[in-house]
Amino acid sequence: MTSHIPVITIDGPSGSGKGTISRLLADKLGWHLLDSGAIYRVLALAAIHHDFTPDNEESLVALAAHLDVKFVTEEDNALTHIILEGEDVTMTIRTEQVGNMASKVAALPRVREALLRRQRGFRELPGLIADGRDMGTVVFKDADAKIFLTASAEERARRRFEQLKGAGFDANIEQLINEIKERDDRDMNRSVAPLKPAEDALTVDSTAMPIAEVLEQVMTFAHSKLSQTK
Ligand SMILES: Nc1ncnc2c1ncn2[C@@H]1O[C@H](COP(=O)(O)OP(=O)(O)O)[C@@H](O)[C@H]1O
Ligand SMILES: Nc1ccn([C@H]2C[C@H](O)[C@@H](COP(=O)(O)OP(=O)(O)O)O2)c(=O)n1
Repeated sequence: MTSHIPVITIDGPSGSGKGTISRLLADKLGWHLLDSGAIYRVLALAAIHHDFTPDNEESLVALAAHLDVKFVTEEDNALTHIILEGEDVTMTIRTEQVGNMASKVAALPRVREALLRRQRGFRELPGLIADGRDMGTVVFKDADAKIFLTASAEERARRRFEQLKGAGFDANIEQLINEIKERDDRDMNRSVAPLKPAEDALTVDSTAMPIAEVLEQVMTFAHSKLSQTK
């Protein structure tokens, strides 16, 4: 008999708090974590290194299928290093340039298809927290609990601004608002796996909600869902 491997999905637009809540939840439950956006970002960075544009679909599909990426978590769980072809790209993939390219390559259906199995491979006991855009709608359609996090574009740009400054990157708030809206538009309107809440997702708007409260709501919902599937 194979045992059920539980999954909680956290989807939503850029800056809605998915990464933060996913990490806190994974720590609390002692579960694995999939940052699916990091895979799209690594692919985007590799594409930039190879001078591929989003029009080079064939090359991007081949790159996605053979992407040499490893996630290496430090012993104290403090940080997961992302290694592309032996190089530590943990910080390099976090720029808005890479995020925007990630959103463009992610709109290609065959690229998404090529990354499906790799993402599903993260589902291991005791459970998985999956962070992304289509975790609850496509990749883990059978997830035990699905969350959709959102917040206003202005608040999400403000958060990204603080985050980028804190990491030592240059940032401009007006430009960030425009980029966030452009990325939302592309992610929500693509033909395959568009960003949208799953029918059975709990939507949490965190525009004026502290992280602790978002976590509390998400935990309460997840616990009630998990107790139903036991
Ligand atoms: N509810 C919240 N209130 C205020 N700041 C938040 C909230 N949730 C997340 N943040 C902050 O916003 C930034 C972006 O959050 P992150 O989890 O990286 O978003 P995402 O993964 O959805 O892009 C981080 O600096 C994080 O600390
Ligand atoms: N499951 C996913 C995850 C990310 N993507 C694409 C679309 C996003 O704009 C980019 C970058 O995702 P990422 O989650 O790292 O971005 P943010 O941290 O939310 O700004 O990748 C996707 O299409 N599907």
